[in-house]
This record gives sequence, C-alpha cells and structure tokens, in this order.
Amino acid sequence: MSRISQRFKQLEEKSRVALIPFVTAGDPGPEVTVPLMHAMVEAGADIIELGVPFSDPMADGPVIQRASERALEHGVSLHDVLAMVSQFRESDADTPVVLMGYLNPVEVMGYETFALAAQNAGVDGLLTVDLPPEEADDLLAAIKPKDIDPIFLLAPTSSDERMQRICDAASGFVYYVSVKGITGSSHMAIGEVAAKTAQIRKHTALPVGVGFGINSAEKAQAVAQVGDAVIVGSVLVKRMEELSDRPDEIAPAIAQILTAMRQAIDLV
Ligand SMILES: O=P(O)(O)OC[C@@H](O)[C@@H](O)c1c[nH]c2ccccc12
Repeated sequence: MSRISQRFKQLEEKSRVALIPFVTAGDPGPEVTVPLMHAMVEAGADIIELGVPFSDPMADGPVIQRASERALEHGVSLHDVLAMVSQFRESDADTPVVLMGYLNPVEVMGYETFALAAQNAGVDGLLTVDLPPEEADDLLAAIKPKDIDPIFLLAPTSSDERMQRICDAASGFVYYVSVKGITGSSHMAIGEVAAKTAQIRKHTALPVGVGFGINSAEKAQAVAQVGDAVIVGSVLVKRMEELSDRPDEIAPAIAQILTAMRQAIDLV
C-alpha cells in the first residue's frame, strides 16, 4: 500500500479529514523549503503538496506564478526539488509528499529516470496539471511500479463519463477543483462542492480532496464536511511572499495559519 493510502487509512480510523498545504519548492529561496515542510507537519499537515517551479504555469494564478518565478530565479530545478524531498525524508519517514507540476520538466528528465529518482527521494504522488489521463499511459507505466500515485484533477464541468475515466486512472486520492479557473480564486461555492463530491463518490472509493479557493479556517471547515482532504495553497504562498525578505519568519507564520485551519477542521 502506498504511503498516501496508508495515511488516508490512518486518518479514517481517527475520523480525521486530511489537511494538505501546498507550497512551491524553492520559494522564496531554496533554504526555506525543507524546514518549512517540517513546520507544516508539526502544525497539522497530513500530506504535503510541493510545487515544482515552472516558467509557464498556466493553471496558476498570479500568487503561485510569482512563487515559481522566485524559485526559478534561484535556479531551482526538478533535480533540486527531489533533493529537497530526500532531505525531508531524513527526518520524516511517514508524511506523504505529492509533487505538483507541469509535464515538461518530467519529460525532459525522462519518465523512467524521473520515476526512479522520485522513488529514491521518497516522493509518493505526482500531479501533472497539463497531462490528461487519456495521454498518461507512458507516465503511469513508469511511476505506478514505483508506488507513486498519479493524482488527477476533476473539475466542476467534468461529465460522469470523464469522472469515471479519471477515477479509474487515479490512485491515492482524486483532487476536486472547487472552482473553474486558476489557483487563488476566492469564489468557492460550498453547495456545489457538496453536490460534486457526492457525485464523485459514486465513481470511486478513493478519498476525495478539495482545493482551489480555500483561504480561511471557516472555508476549510466547510469543505471538511464534504471532502476527505482540504487542500490549501495561495493563502500560504501569499503570506510567504509578504515575508520574502524575512525568511526566518516564514515557517512560524505558515504554521499559525495551518494551526487555525487544523483546529477548525477537527471540530467537524
Ligand atoms: O491556491 P489555492 O486556490 O488554495 O488552490 C490549491 C492549489 O494552490 C494547489 O493545489 C495547486 C497549486 N498549483 C496548482 C495547479 C493545478 C492544480 C492545483 C494546484
């Protein structure tokens, strides 16, 4: 069983909803990321979603785009991101790490080389935003034998047929994108999220994570009533940007936001 599936099983036994923070690796500088990952776990993160910086992140809003730019200014590559995961694993053997990124860097490295390096580093899941499941066979053939779960996105507009195809290709969990558009939006409609997560559950027994637009403890709590995981990105990345010239303050500031979300989620 993959580390992600194990984690969801443990959470289910405790009736706990997962909290999944997203940060871009290497933002605002490479030395921030690994200590920040540990601080997020201490503040209640159950899984970490780590963004691989990319020059043309078309699914991302301005906040996460700028995070990618800051990391790229430091030359942070897919190689470096894998090294950060290895370093994180030296003192955390349990918390799953999902890499979020665009296909190009993985293609450039080569699927087999990537899969082996990611497994050795201790990566547990891969979300490639611009790779639909219909075109993912080769990548899936490389990562699945390495126990790396492919994470796919389901959108508000996904038809039942498409939902089924995505759920069949995925493992670990499926990611429901709660709003149309890009990351960092603030128009999450909780009623629609409830209806869609229920619809998704007809297609799969996999846990359903919900992300996009969750920017407060209140919204995290509302989503926790219908999803198995609450995924939070831009609100954290924005705080990191505000503190980019005071990097020592980043980990405690992010921990504070996550602690408030954790407490709100645990009341559900
Ligand atoms: O930023 P938000 O609105 O809180 O949404 C989570 C999101 O940032 C994270 O999961 C993510 C970052 N980049 C992405 C690209 C596609 C899908 C998801 C993502």
